[in-house]
Amino acid sequence: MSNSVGVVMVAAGRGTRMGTAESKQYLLLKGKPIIVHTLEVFQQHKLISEIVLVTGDQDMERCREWIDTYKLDKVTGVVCGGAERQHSVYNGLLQLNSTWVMVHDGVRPFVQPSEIEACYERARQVGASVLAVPVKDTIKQVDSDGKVLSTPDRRSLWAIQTPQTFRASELRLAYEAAERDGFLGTDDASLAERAGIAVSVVEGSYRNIKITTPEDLDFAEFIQRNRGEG
Ligand SMILES: Nc1ccn([C@@H]2O[C@H](COP(=O)(O)OP(=O)(O)OP(=O)(O)O)[C@@H](O)[C@H]2O)c(=O)n1
Ligand SMILES: C[C@](O)(CO)[C@H](O)COP(=O)(O)O
Repeated sequence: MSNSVGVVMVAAGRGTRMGTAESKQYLLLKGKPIIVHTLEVFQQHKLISEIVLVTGDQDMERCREWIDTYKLDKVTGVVCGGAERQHSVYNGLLQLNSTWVMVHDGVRPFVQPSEIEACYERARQVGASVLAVPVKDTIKQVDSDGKVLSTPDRRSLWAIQTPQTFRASELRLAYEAAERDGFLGTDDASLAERAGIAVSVVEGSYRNIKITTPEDLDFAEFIQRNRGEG
């Protein structure tokens, strides 16, 4: 059985928390759109044979131009996203031909090649994996009036990142079950978990940020400057 690895890269969000006129995935970092930085990490990785990029209807044209300009020849398809991240991932999954899929946020440009490899190796061993970091703060569960309900033991809490790696056929079924049941999750693993797929975390880095709010852009510029690439 082939062990080809493909990527569904989702970049069809509106970036409302960023609050910029331009969607955050197209803002420039060192003169290049953030989405291009993220695509390049996977383009250059020897494990990856295929990338499906999911983007907004109105952004497909410029994405195709960047794919040409930056010679991102592992991108085999550019497809239109949906209203929620979950819908965008599913549209990408339908276009993917690989045995394994890594779902990755287009706004996480700082994932390291070694993390991609570790995530894949763990998925091969246990069935599915997600990159994650232990939470650094104390987390409290709070009700809608601000009253603290509980303080879960931090040792069992992880902040979940991407990539998230699965057998593509299994993830497709998990997505279809979620759609049937009206379940909307904030990551791919939550859909896999409810379908009975065992998922393990792989410890990643606090630098693999999801560029979400304006202060993340400052940190992104800092990380970029300090990577030895100028
Ligand atoms: N309908 C959606 C929503 C999100 N995403 C993508 O999923 C990733 C993670 O989403 P998030 O950072 O939450 O992005 P946005 O939805 O754009 O942000 P916001 O919630 O602030 O609007 C991003 O690469 C985003 O483009 C997507 O492809 N389709
Ligand atoms: C999968 C994910 O990166 C988990 O952190 C996800 O994209 C989260 O998106 P959210 O909109 O911040 O929940």
